Amino acid sequence: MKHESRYSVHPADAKKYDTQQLREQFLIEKIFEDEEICLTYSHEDRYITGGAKPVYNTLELQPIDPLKADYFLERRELGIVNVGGKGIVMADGDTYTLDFKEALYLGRGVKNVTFKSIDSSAPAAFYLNSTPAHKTFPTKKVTSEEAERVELGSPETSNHRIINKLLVNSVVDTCQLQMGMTELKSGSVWNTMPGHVHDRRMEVYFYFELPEDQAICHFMGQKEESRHIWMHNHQAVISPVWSMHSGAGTSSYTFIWGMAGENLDYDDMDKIAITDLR
Ligand SMILES: O=C(O)C(=O)C[C@H](O)C(=O)CO
Ligand SMILES: [Zn+2]
Repeated sequence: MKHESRYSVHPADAKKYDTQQLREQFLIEKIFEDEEICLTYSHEDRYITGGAKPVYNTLELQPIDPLKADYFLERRELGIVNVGGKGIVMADGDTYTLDFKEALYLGRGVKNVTFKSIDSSAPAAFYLNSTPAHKTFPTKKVTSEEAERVELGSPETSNHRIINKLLVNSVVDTCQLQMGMTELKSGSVWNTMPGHVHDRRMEVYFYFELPEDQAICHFMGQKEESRHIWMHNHQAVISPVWSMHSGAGTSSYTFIWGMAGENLDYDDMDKIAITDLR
């Protein structure tokens, strides 16, 4: 297992960052590596973002050193979304088969978690988000059909998209983790526009289904001090509570959002008028 840590950043510091500093603090360039579990521990709400990509081997989720725990989920909950070929997650002896875009919630206290692919020529790619948890909630698999779906935007404003709420409180009980997947309609390129912030929750975006020769310009920062980070397929970006989080792609794409913090109210957002952006 590989891991790295990121500290929290004050917006007054972030506004002075150059491109390289912005990328070092907020961008997670490598989520997936063959036969590895790669994790990034952010001190923004102690959110862990990462990926497990088993090809031939079975990978075991182990407690990384910053947790000082006997096992990974001793004080945490975990959300998993498979963005690769069909794969299997084993949780304390129970088997969960996850197809492309299917999600699994594992609650606090699950001791043994392993990941494997069913077909090494189309390996699974398990995207992982984890947050501290005060209570145990049952494990639950969530398919796209079980997600709460919301249609937003329009072709005229290039932001026509479907929000699939996967691990949210209307679908599964969690302590603080919320995850979902937003799919852009063909021809639309803007996500989360008009934008928003939520002072009560931080958020991480993970982009996928983006052609390898295309890119996303992800916008962050306070609304009067916006900055951009160019991103590629299978990369993630950390959004502190003070930061807008919105992107425009050079093609359509899909992304997974994950959040944690003070509440589980998806709609608790302070909306930003497009004309107020600077
Ligand atoms: O396209 C969108 O709009 C989103 O997907 C918004 C995210 O769900 C979000 O930022 C939730 O806070
Ligand atoms: Zn948000």
